Amino acid sequence: MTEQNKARKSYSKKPSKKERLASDLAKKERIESGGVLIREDGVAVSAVALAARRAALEQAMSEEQLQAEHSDHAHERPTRNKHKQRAQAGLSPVVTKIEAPTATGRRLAQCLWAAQVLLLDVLKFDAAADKQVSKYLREHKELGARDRHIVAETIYAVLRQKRVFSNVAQSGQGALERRLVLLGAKTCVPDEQMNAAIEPAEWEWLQQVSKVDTSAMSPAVRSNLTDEWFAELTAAYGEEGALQLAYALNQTAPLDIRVNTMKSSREAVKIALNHSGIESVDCALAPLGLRLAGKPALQKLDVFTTGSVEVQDEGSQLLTHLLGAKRGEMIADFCAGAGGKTLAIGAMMKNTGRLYAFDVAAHRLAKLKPRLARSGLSNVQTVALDSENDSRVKRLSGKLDRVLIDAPCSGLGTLRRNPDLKWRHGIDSIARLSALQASILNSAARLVKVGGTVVYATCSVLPAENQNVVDAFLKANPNYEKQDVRAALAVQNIDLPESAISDGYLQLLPHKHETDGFFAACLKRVG
Ligand SMILES: C[S@@+](CC[C@H](N)C(=O)[O-])C[C@H]1O[C@@H](n2cnc3c(N)ncnc32)[C@H](O)[C@@H]1O
Repeated sequence: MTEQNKARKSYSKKPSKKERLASDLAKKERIESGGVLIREDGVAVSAVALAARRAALEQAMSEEQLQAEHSDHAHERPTRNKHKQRAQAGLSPVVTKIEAPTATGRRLAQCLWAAQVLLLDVLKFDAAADKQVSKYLREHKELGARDRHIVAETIYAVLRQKRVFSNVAQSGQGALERRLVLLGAKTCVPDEQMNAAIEPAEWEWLQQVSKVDTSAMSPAVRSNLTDEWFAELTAAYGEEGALQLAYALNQTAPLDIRVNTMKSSREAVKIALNHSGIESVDCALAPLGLRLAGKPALQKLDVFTTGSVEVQDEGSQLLTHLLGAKRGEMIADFCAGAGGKTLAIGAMMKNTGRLYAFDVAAHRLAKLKPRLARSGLSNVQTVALDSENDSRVKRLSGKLDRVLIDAPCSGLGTLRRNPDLKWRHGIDSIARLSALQASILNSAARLVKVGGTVVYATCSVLPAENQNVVDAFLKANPNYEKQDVRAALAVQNIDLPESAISDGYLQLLPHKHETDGFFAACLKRVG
């Protein structure tokens, strides 16, 4: 092995136990000093906000408990202390089982109970909800496929609509979490099945609250966001725009895939999917995208195992087209994470040239490895950076043709997939994130040669993480010029609607474009 190859290998190796401990310690110190925690999936969460949210939740729960203890039905509730004791011991909370009144309802009653146990853990907001749901379902093999779907959908429905649900759930009796679960389950379980699985009084309550006129609630409550997030969206989009955006962000996301042109074509994949009983339609804007009907499991299909497709939201696919990668170029995907966009860029380069996948998280880059193996790409070099100012970045200064910066951000544009984010972060994280984003943009932009292209992107819908960061960069760096994203995409025969362009920047929004919320700026180095 050459020296160069040895060095390359060590950049991308899995972190040792010692490295992981050191990184955990650094993270802890960063959190304790009020910093931003970058979550497992790349989304940044403020530790301060997390602590505040947990305190607010505990207060809300204890107020609820107090109310219940003073009500006539106090004896029906499990005590808060019991929850606390079990939580301290690392055990799942005790939740009273409510038996189904009919034999047919027994199975669903079990699911509702499971959802209530899980919800109590999820609402602590000390871990990502998707991870908690997966862990719970992994540990409860007794739940069948449909049961798992109901449990997961119920939890997600509560996370999406928690504010309206909590408002509605002020009436009724018993544990608040049980009422939240009933409201969540009602969104994914047919009425007659619900009726068979819950107590008559609960059914009656559900019927009553279904008639509650939510339009009488304040816009912030209807948005199902915290007051501070709703105010932030209102400042950017106006109250009506913020409500429409929030409403769309509170829906479930469709399942999009990108066809890997190294292995197949969109038509061939469509036919193969059809043979497996999966319907798909072409994505409206992304030329290699297919939108699937429902949420079929893909992992075992040939098109997936052979690397012909990757799961990728249509908006995310458009960001990689914006970069306009070509054969033989030198390109960096600066915040590559698990490589969703790296794979798309590598295929656009037809597996030629050199594509650097940079990230500060070695464990995320490690997840790119099996995806690379499936994709058939061999032009990608993963590099785990110490920071955006790593000397290995500096050494490549002025040498690259293009750089994509998929910056760490609040992730507000992905609430359809990660609804817990809106409760887990607070507005205080934004100032720290903007500073990090500016620092990454400054460092990464230096990589391109004169005439080279930089695409700065986020999955945030907030100007503070988007146009404000880029505008400030352009002001301080007159040797970079903004390129209109419409022109950049038109070169690839992608005709963006007017609504997706704001001051030359790309702004994808779920209520307008049926994608996750994404922002992107295309910059050219001119001097
Ligand atoms: C939005 S995620 C990237 C998602 C990825 N591009 C994809 O398509 O799957 C942001 C990434 O930025 C990384 N990151 C955070 N701080 C960074 C820094 N200072 N330099 C480089 N990467 C950083 C995070 O580890 C995270 O993987």
